[in-house]
Amino acid sequence: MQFEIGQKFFFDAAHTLDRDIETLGSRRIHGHTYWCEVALKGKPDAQTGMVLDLGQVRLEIESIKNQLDHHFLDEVAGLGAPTLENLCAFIWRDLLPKLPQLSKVRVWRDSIADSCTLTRDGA
Ligand SMILES: Nc1nc2c(c(=O)[nH]1)N=C([C@H](O)[C@H](O)COP(=O)(O)OP(=O)(O)OP(=O)(O)O)CN2
Ligand SMILES: [Zn+2]
Repeated sequence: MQFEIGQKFFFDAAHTLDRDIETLGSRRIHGHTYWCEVALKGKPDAQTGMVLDLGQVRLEIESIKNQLDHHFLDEVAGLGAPTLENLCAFIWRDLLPKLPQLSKVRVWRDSIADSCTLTRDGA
């Protein structure tokens, strides 16, 4: 049996975005509340009954949240253009070495219901 455990967190951040449409508003510095969900897949350990202690997941989430919360995303090293896609990839790259069972990173903004989901190939 395969289990999926997960946690959700949010961060508030500012950005600009170069786009071919809706250009003016996107190029002005503005802020969003971004929500993120991370998931891990695996089998529970026979002794602990856990895929991984969710407290460990919380610790790692705190570290990535600190890199993004109340930051100007355009200036976050290694992020690239501050799109939902690049946020997913940035969070994925940060978490994967620490949480090898990582199976999904989803980033979305409730305000306009945009979302992006990154999963392992074939997952
Ligand atoms: N494939 C993608 N397309 C778009 C992305 C993206 O990350 N990936 N992002 C945007 C814009 O950031 C998004 O549409 C929001 O526009 P924005 O000007 O930032 O804010 P709004 O005023 O429209 O939304 P509020 O959250 O209500 O402020 C577009 N496409
Ligand atoms: Zn925006």
